Amino acid sequence: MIFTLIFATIILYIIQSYYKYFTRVNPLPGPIPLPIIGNLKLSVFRNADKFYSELKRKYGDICEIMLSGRRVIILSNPKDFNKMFTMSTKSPYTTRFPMSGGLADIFPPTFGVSSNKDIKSWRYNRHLFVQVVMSSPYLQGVLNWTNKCFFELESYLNDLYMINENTPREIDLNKWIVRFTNDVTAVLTFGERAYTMMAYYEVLSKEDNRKRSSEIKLVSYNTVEKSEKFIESFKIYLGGGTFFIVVPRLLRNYFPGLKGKTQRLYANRDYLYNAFSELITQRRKEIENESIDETINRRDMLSSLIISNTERDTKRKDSNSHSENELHNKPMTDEQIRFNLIDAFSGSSDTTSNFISILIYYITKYPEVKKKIFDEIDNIFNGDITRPVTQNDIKELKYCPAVIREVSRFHPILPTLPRYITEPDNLAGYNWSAGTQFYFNITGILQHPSYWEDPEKFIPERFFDDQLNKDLRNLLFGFGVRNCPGYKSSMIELQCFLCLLFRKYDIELVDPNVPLKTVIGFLTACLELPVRIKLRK
Ligand code: HEM
Repeated sequence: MIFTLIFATIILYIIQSYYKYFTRVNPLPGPIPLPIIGNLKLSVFRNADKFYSELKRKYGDICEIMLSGRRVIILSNPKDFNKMFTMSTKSPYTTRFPMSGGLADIFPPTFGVSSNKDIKSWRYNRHLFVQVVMSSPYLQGVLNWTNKCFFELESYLNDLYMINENTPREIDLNKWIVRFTNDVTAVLTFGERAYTMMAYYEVLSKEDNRKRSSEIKLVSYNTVEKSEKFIESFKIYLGGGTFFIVVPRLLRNYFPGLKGKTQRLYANRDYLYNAFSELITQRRKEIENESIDETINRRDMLSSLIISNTERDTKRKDSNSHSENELHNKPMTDEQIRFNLIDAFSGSSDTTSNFISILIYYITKYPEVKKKIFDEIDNIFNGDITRPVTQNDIKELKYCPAVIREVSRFHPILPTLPRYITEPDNLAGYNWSAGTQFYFNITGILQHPSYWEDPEKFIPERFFDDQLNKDLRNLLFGFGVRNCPGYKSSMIELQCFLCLLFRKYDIELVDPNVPLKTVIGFLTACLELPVRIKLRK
């Protein structure tokens, strides 16, 4: 009886979905969705950039797919770009996702920055977030920690792979880069070190039965294990976001296997929230017990958010200003801080690590590009491979930032940018009701011949052109009011990393003819980066 009932419910669900599909307003071309999973299979098991380029090639500038029971309009025409990505908060395109259903349970829709759909609350959070990540102490912290963590990475690489030997060793550099960015991001966000590079070094040196070099100082096992557990839990939490978006509620809550995964994700979320609460409470106490001078030296995001808009905040505005700023003048609650920290860590760690791997892939794939990078860096450092990289060094770079921009054009880290309308609008010649979900296929712009000369060629110098549209120059970081607030700190980290790496090491791809292995998510994730690494002569 129960099986008949379940069977009948599924059949009814399928009939209702197809009825909705075939009677939809503004029907557009696109792959026919499968029952329950829609076009999930197509979009998840292919590489995102290829998937969206193929959609454009097959169905044109506007088409549709079905994800998690929700219709998604895919736009690839640069003509629609300006309307979607304005700097006005009054535009209907200021939200990314509806943030409803299971997704709202895992990423609350009115907290933090990136998933916040309440514009008033988003403005408050974004205002304080930007104030921190654009501040000089924070940006100096980015530089200091990129240097420090790189020197630590260097000691592991030298010890494990004996890079000073003549025969270069093959390594999967991606594994180290992921850990490097975890460690940098953790200390910048929480003001506490994570030791994921160290933990990995320990695993590899044990596997190798290697006697650890006496120069490498390890912290206690408990500290390393605690930080590993925290970062791992964070990754599971973020990975859960994609699961909650793409797997329909019916499957998530009732399908054997998926139901267990859903429950494990909730348990992990609760563990993580608890860890945050402890961290925030403890830091508040530390700050309360120190002098204002000591507080000023704190550069991390957690401390800065606790201090923002309190009497310890040296940038605090006059609280008598007009009503919009009254909200902006309020200190953050623990819960608000927690979601801003989640945004800072999730916004920085995976984007940066995947982008660095993609960047190294293209630099090493094109020897003439690598040679120009060597030349630019050698001109600045004059053979000094030990001193920390400074702000002045970064200001002198011209070719390195152009390479960063060209790689982001050539192999976008986010192939689509989602926007969701909260009020009816006319776009691409159709009237859309409130609640329509759009994905802007940015590969459509990045390879469009009316924007770029020879778009299929890798030419970093194209970014030397001062006349180039400002949006296109910063395309790595998205567009409009919801663009990336971390662009300045990321550009510092990326350029500093390039200097540190290429002033000292020469890197070659194990097989330059093998394409980079990546996988779809909302982000292009690099799976491995097999390289040979040796000291430069
Ligand atoms: C290479 C590194 C990075 C890349 C490629 C990157 C890229 C992006 C992109 C494409 C967006 C979406 C923009 C849009 O929808 O138009 C975004 C949003 C965001 N990023 Fe980044 N990002 C990076 C680093 C960072 C860092 C270091 C932080 C924080 C310190 C950060 C925090 C955020 C936040 C909070 C948002 C949401 C903004 C909002 O909704 O208002 N990102 N990022």
